[in-house]
Amino acid sequence: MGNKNSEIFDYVRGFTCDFDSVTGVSKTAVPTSRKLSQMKGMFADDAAYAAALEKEDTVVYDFYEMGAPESEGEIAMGTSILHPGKIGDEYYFTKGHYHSKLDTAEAYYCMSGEGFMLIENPEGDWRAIPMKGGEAVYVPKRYAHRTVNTGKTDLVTFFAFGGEAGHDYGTIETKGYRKLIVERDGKPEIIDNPKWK
Ligand SMILES: O=P(O)(O)OC[C@H]1O[C@H](O)[C@H](O)[C@@H](O)[C@@H]1O
Ligand SMILES: [Fe+2]
Repeated sequence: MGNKNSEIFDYVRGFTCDFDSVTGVSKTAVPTSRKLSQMKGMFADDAAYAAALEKEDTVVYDFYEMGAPESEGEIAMGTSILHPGKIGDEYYFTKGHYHSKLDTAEAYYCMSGEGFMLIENPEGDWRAIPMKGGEAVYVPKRYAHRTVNTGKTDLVTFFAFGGEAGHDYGTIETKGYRKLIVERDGKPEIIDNPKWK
């Protein structure tokens, strides 16, 4: 998908790619980093966000976008590595997205760490599915999905979804998620998002 990985990997005749089974890091594939500055307005506490960004534009997560052709019959796969941290009392998360083709599911295998897969559909149904190393998560079609790292180490997942799915970030960027996961008395708690539109 327009990055170097689409040239490295042979989607016509097959390939292998290394991913460390604990850290998710690949020696072959080229990672993409998402920094704090790329997540403006997504965290609930704008003041805490501004203060954190002023201190350092830290990397919130890295993932391997493997360059699969975006068409039916293909499979997009890779790992994502969500670092531990918080903005105010809200745990770090991935931006989250719907699939442009809404009727497409996604499979995740959690390799290490702990957290939640936060999902919601356009009708307002939502769930926070707990994730930890060794567990697979099924994200059903029609659900936006975001991982949230509530642990002290990286939350590492391997994912696979249909090549035709596509990413719709706009809906989450403008509306936000209905729920947030924050730390209360040292433990994760799911609360309503005060900014949800
Ligand atoms: O796309 P984001 O919400 O920023 O998350 C980053 C990446 O991690 C996930 O594991 C997904 O399967 C990828 O499709 C996604 O691009
Ligand atoms: Fe997805």
